[in-house]
Amino acid sequence: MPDIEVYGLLSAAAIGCVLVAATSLILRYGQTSSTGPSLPPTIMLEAGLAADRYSSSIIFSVIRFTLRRLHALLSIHHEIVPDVSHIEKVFFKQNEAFDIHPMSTSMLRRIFGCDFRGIARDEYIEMVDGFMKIVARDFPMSQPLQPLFIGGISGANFSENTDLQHPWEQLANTKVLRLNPAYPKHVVEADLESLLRGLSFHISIPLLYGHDYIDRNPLALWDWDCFGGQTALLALGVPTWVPIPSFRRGIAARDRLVDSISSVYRRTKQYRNGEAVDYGADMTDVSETALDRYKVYDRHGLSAENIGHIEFSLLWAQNKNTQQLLFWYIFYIYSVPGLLDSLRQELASSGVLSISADDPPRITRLDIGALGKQCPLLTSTFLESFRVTEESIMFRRVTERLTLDDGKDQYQLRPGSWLFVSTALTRHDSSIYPRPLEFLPDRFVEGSTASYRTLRPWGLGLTMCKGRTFAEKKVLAVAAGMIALWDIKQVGGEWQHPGFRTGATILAPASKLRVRIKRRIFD
Ligand code: HEM
Repeated sequence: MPDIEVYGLLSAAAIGCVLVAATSLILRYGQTSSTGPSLPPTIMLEAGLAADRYSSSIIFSVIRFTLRRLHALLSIHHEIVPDVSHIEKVFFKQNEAFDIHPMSTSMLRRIFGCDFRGIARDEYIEMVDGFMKIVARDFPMSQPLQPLFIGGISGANFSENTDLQHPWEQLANTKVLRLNPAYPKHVVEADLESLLRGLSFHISIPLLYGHDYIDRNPLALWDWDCFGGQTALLALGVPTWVPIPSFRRGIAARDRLVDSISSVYRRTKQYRNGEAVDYGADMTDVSETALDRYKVYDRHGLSAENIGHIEFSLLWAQNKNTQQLLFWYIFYIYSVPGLLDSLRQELASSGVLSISADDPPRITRLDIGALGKQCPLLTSTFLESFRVTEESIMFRRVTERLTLDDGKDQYQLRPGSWLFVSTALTRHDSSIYPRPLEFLPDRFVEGSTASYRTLRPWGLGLTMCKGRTFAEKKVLAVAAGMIALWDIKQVGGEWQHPGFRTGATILAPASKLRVRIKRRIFD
């Protein structure tokens, strides 16, 4: 007899199917969107289940089968292509065969709450093209990354008084352990994932909006967390009024975040126009990237509220995957035997980083640009962390009759059908990655560099990730700083893999990982 957990899972799956089916019907027959067609949520669910490593389980196979039938019934045509490598060039060369906007407009509407009131489709497309260029062009290159990265990594307070801790130390439930009276604040215990998530948030948000945002919104990190747990339900189109308490709390957190981001826009405008700024806030360090994006919104006459929603979605794209990847990167660096020592040697011999002789020691110089070029093992470990944790699915709406050949099968696509490509399905293919289930830090090393080879974690074609340079630099830089300054061990001794939880581009850890962090002491 099936146990209670299986009943629970089945009923949750049944409720989920009914909800998404209802939403799908509404989306298919009831929507009059100004920004074009929306991605049916049931397609996303089917795509997620097909790409998921549990897809062979009976329950998920039944759900997948049911969804396939539902799609046939609703005449929603779609294809799932499991191997990116053969069709990659189609994405680059035949971009006109795909409409790239339904995915982003659907997510903006469902997850980030943008209602697009007053925005026509052509105007929306022109605006998106405008700000995507800015995200890709300016953000990685022209920001003062150095001081923030260095300050963030070196700047742990590790105070016993939690009121004096940084928000990211508080979020991680950081506790000082007085193990050595000579070095009272040198060892702490913390939840590794929360610590890195919070640190990452507190490094990149001021880069974009300046320090006033973080000072004025000290609870933003908690709202970020609270909202983050609800994105899967929102992506599936579950209406925001559904009375699930955690869901409602997530929506309220989203509203506060959107409101705080709209307010930064208002204050920045006041400052730029020479008007009195609300609360007398200092808006002098808002980034060029944000200012350029504001110009695009202004040109299209967007309301401060809609700007808040769109900016929030960009902030999410900027942070969510980076935070998750950073966690896995650090986990593997510290848990794979011998890797930390090899990386310390590589960093020392490359000369990309200098540390002061103070107590506590600080990073005084970090050549972020050189990390990717001069530290092949560091970069290869980064790519291997990507390989084992990345599960992106790319959705496209087909606009022309198209035949795709992935080397094994041919797919006939007609206009109006949906295509989704999963990069996750090849990463365990032993013909591409020998010993695929093992974490091999030097897998991507090629001579004195490291290369992505067939790995495509940033997507394909026109909608390829616009923040990839920034994300790579940021993750490498934070990791290099941690390697240089901290020793980390899992509480209880041996490192245990926390397991994977699916449902995002970068898999989340399935359980918390409590670690003991010790400042390195240099003689
Ligand atoms: C580890 C970190 C990251 C990962 C794994 C990641 C991955 C991706 C993927 C797979 C896509 C979709 C590509 C497609 O549909 O073809 C994407 C799109 C995007 N990403 Fe990232 N991303 C990361 C970090 C960032 C950062 C830091 C930013 C901003 C600074 C950013 C901004 C964007 C934007 C704006 C898009 C939409 C592009 C478009 O629609 O034209 N991402 N990202």
